[in-house]
Amino acid sequence: MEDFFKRVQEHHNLKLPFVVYRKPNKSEVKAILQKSDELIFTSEFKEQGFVFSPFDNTEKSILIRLADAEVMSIENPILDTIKADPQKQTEASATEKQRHMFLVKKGINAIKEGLFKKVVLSRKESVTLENKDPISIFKRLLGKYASAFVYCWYHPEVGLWLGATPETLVKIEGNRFSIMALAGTQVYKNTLDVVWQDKEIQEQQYVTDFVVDSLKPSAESIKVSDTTTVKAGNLLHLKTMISAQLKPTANLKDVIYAIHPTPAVCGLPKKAAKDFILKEEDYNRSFYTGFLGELNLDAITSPRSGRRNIENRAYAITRKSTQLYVNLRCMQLVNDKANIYIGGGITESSNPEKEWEETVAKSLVMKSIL
Ligand SMILES: C=C(O[C@H]1C=CC=C(C(=O)O)[C@@H]1O)C(=O)O
Repeated sequence: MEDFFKRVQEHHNLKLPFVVYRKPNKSEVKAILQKSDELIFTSEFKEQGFVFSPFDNTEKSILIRLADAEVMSIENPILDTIKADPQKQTEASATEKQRHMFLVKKGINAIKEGLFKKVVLSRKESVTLENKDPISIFKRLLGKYASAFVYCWYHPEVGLWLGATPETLVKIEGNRFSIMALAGTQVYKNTLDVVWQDKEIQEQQYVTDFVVDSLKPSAESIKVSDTTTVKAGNLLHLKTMISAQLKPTANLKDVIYAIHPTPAVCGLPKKAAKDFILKEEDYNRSFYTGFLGELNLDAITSPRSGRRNIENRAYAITRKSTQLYVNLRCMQLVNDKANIYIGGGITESSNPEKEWEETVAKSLVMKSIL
């Protein structure tokens, strides 16, 4: 069993690209190990592999191509679990707080001036690592966040990223797909039965409405679920699922670029909010709030058991399956530091102090396993 992680470790020591990941609530951990150190991009999203995309949708998406890689998997590996030690969790400095609150105030003012309705503003926090071994950090993420998409991604020319994200960007199987609209945050206090303020309800509704509108050119039979409260680590969010069928004329690229970056990570209208983020956030988000996941992999589904035609039952159906996640609750390891990325949705009724506290609460998702 340890061989699995040893292989990944060796691959990393050889400075070869890889991704190792586990999907939400699954027991299988998968690794895709690229055989060369080539930096490969995708723009059409037609290949099979694992894609890693930045926030800025004008920048290139990186691909680990299935054809150039070895795939391994293991079920229920033994994991390191650690108890969070709040003493060890460094606090962000007063200057960082001031800087973030200033940015949030600027965002609120821009909304009041009518530049946009919502903007997601973020920051980066550096933590010095005691143990900088990415595989053991990855194992701790696996142990702690069963309902997240947990990953460790590496390319020698790009860097090493780890995360445990609660948010799916899009899942497509054949021509059916679903999209998650996740936004609004409060700290989990032992119950899912909570009251949401108008600010959070509105900020999440913006995301749902945007997704539905953006999908209209490429989708039909669009269905919207009820909005529910979901737990993600120490936090609660509001979630709505949108499902639909791809029009015969549409393709995956159209769907991805219609929705990414969604107002859950960018804002509304998309262009104005994105321009504001690129201009006013004083750092580069790079892959934070981008997306990542399996691209066009073969998924084998058994035919429906109710079918009359016996012959049909004998054959499983192979469909192309894509499962992309939004890169949230993530960090980049650089030398002996972890750069943790956190942000929150700002609307007209945001309170800068509360928005700061929200980023502090979100930073604990990563800090508590370091
Ligand atoms: C931008 C982040 O979260 C997004 C996802 C869920 C809730 C969010 C919020 O309440 O602001 C954000 O839209 C982040 O965690 O860095």
